Amino acid sequence: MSAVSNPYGPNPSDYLSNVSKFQIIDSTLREGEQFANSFFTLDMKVQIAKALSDFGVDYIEVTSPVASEQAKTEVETICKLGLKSKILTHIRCHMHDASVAVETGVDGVNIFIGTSNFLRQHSHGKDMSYITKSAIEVIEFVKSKGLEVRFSTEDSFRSDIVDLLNIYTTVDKIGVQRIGIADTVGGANPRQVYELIRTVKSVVSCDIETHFHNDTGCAIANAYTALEAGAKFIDTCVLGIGERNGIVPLGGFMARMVVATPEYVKSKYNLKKIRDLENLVADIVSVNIPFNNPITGFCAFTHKAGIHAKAILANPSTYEILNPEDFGLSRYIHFANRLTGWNAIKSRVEQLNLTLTDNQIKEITSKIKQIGDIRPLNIDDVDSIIKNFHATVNNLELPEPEITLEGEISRKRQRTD
Ligand SMILES: CC(=O)SCCNC(=O)CCNC(=O)[C@H](O)C(C)(C)COP(=O)(O)OP(=O)(O)OC[C@H]1O[C@@H](n2cnc3c(N)ncnc32)[C@H](O)[C@@H]1OP(=O)(O)O
Ligand SMILES: O=C(O)CCC(=O)C(=O)O
Ligand SMILES: [Zn+2]
Repeated sequence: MSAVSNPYGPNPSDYLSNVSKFQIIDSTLREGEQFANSFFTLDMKVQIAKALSDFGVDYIEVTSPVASEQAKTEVETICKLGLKSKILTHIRCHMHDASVAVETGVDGVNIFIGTSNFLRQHSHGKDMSYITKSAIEVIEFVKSKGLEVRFSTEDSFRSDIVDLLNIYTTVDKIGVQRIGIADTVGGANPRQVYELIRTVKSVVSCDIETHFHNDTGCAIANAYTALEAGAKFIDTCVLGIGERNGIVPLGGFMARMVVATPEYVKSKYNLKKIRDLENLVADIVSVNIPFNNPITGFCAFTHKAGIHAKAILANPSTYEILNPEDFGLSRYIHFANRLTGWNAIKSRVEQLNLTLTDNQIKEITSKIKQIGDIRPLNIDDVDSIIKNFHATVNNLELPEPEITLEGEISRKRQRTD
């Protein structure tokens, strides 16, 4: 699909859009460690970090080294792996945290502090003038060590817009690489995201990173809209793990982005590694891949209804926006059910290397529907209906036990006439 004809591509009039030049900051090893089921050993962290780097994420964010002695060892170890992805650590806006972070070997530091009334009153208890003063001190310190620095306002969407613009313009002037906008409670909708990012974009010259929680199911949509509005960096986690129900899932976000900007995504990210990456993390945190997960959900590329199956057989783009081959996966046609149609059954007949007329295939399809009205069918059921029909019309020995309407398999293996 060319960029011009892609109805899902970036809007050419969005002149600030970064849809076709976004970067990923994967936080499975930071936000993901805050997921209720996560317990990462050093070895697990190393495996995940390597897999993320092989996949091609631009940055890997890791837990603060002040969280514990082991957390510090983990940051240091990951920094020494020599990965392609750059390593960031996530710290409070706090000189002690910064002084520990800069000694770990990281490429950069992601500083955060809450700016909403809720967090100012009940989390850290500091006012905006204290926040501004400590932000300047911590940023200057990290910069003096030659590291990348990002400054983020936790709970941005419940923060006062004037406070946000003041703090962002201040840190922009002292030279942060990125400012961060965080929907910490997952309450924002795409329109609010667009408006806030457009407003912020008009007052800063640094890049914008975003962090969207998924409490109300808008995380991927918000991330996409953020890029349209001019943000460039999206925080993700494998399978979307994180505090509560987590943040933007890496796989789902890739599905969104490969539709919008296929050339960029396919050339930059190793999409065929998504399934292994998700399985690795799912095993480590003891969860299943959701059945409706984009790309890797068990039925993400399975087509069932007869009308769909016919069209898919003619051209997969009819009912697929994602191509399973891009992810090293296969498509399936589910023909063993009463919603099937003769075109799907014809395709199965051909797969079985049998020859039947269209009318004969239509007769078989009716039989399948009759049985499918009574009970669930499986592939073996349909295959034996087809093979038995084929044997009967060709006067051959019956190859399969015969299936009856009642769902019993007849013991007759020989034709009786
Ligand atoms: C929305 C997010 O996900 S933010 C990232 C969350 N990540 C983490 O919490 C990392 C893991 N955390 C930890 O290991 C611990 O919380 C530590 C080591 C950071 C701090 O532990 P403790 O000193 O025992 O404090 P505790 O966790 O109870 O409370 C948080 C402290 O950080 C302060 N704080 C919270 N946010 C910030 C901030 N952004 N900048 C500066 N200080 C902050 C609070 O005021 C509080 O300090 P206080 O008890 O002196 O008032
Ligand atoms: O550092 C950030 O921007 C985000 C911190 C965080 O996890 C959140 O606000 O939910
Ligand atoms: Zn978060």
